Amino acid sequence: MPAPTCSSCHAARAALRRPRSGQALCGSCFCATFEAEVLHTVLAGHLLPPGAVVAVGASGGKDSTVLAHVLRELAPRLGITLHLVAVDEGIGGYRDAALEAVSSQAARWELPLTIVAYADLFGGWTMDAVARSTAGSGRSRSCCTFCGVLRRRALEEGARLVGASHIVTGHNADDMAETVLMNFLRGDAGRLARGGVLGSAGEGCALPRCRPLQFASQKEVVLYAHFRRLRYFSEECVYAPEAFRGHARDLLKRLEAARPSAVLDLVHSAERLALAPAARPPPPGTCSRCGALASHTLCQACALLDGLNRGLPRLAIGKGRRVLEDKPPLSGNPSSDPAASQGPCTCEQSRDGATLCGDGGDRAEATCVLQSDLSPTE
Ligand SMILES: Nc1ncnc2c1ncn2[C@@H]1O[C@H](COP(=O)(O)OP(=O)(O)OP(=O)(O)O)[C@@H](O)[C@H]1O
Repeated sequence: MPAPTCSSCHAARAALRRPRSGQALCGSCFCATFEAEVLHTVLAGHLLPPGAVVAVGASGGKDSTVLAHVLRELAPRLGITLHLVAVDEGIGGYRDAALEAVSSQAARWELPLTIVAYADLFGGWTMDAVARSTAGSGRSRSCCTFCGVLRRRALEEGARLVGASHIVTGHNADDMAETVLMNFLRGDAGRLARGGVLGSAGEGCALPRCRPLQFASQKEVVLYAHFRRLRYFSEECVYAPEAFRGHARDLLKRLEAARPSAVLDLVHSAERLALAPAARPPPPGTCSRCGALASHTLCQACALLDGLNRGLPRLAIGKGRRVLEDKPPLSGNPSSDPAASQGPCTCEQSRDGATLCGDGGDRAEATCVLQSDLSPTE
C-alpha cells in the first residue's frame, strides 16, 4: 500500500507517523513542526531572552546534537548567540571519541567550542580515577551520580568561562520521565516538587538553565536527526550499565508499550505535582567552600570531592556499611589508596542539624546525597 500524503503540505508522501499523535508527515514538514515546537517551548517558558549568550552542553550525543542544530536554526528569530561547551569527564575510550564528534559539529556549524576537563577543575580527578576509587567499596554503581554532580558543576564553570548568560542541555521527554520515575522510586518528595519545571531561573549565583527538548520524545529526536542527516556519537558510556537509571528506563519502555502517552504523561504530571510546603526543599544558600549554590553547608560537588579526597567515596554518596574509625584525610591525590583511610563522614550536610553526619551509616549517607540536588543525568 503506498504511503499516505503528508497531512501538512498535502504534496509529498508521508515518511513517518508522529509517535505522539499518529499524524502522517513528510520529512521536511516533520522537521519544521519539531523546530516550531521547540520554539514554542522556549518562547512560552521565557527560557532564552533576546540577547542571551547561550552555552549549549554538547556531549556529541543525539540529544545535544539535535538541540544545538535546532537552536542554531532558531537563533536569528530568538536573537540569541550560541557557544558549545563540552565537558571532558576523563572516561578513556569513550569521551575522546565523543569530543571528536563535538569538534566536527562545531566546525561544520561554525559555532565556537570550549572544552573543560574534570581533571583541570577537580584537582586531578577524572571519572576513571573516581571509578577506580569507588571500585570495591560497593559504590562502583554510583559512578553516574558522581559524574552527574561534577558535570553540572563543570558545565557551569565552562559557561562562565565563555561569558554565557544561560545554559541549555539536551534532556528530552524520556530523560525527564525517567527522572520522575526515579524520584518516585526513591520517595524523593523534595525533588518531585521541583522536578517538572523547564529549568531553573538561576537561583543565587548559578546561571539560568533550561531544557528546550523537554517535551520532545526520544523517538522524535532520533527522527529529526535522521531527516536532517545529523551525525552524532551514539555509544553508551562505559559506566552507564551500572546506573539505577537503566531500571527506570526499562520500566518506562514497558509502560510506554502499554500506554504510548506514558512518557509525556509523566513529564506533565511532574509539572502539575503540588506538594505540601513542608515537602519542598529549603531555599538554597551558598557552599561554604566554593561559593556555589548549595542546599547545605557544602555544595554537592564539594561534598563528593571531599569524600573522594579522603578515600571515602561511600561516605559522600549512597548507602554503605558503617565506618567508625577516625583517621586524618588523605592528600587529595586521586591515586591515593582509598582503603588506607576511613574516617567520620565529612559531608557536613546532616538534615537534623548536626555539623557532621556522624558515623557514615546508612541514614547519614542517604541524607548527604539522596535529598540534595542531583542532576537529572545521574
Ligand atoms: N560531556 C558533556 N559535555 C557537555 N554537556 C553534556 C555532557 N554530557 C551530557 N551533557 C548535557 O547533558 C544532557 C543530558 O546528558 P545525558 O548524559 O543524559 O545524555 P543523553 O540523554 O544521551 O544526551 P546526549 O544524547 O546529548 O548525549 C546532554 O544532552 C547534554 O546537553
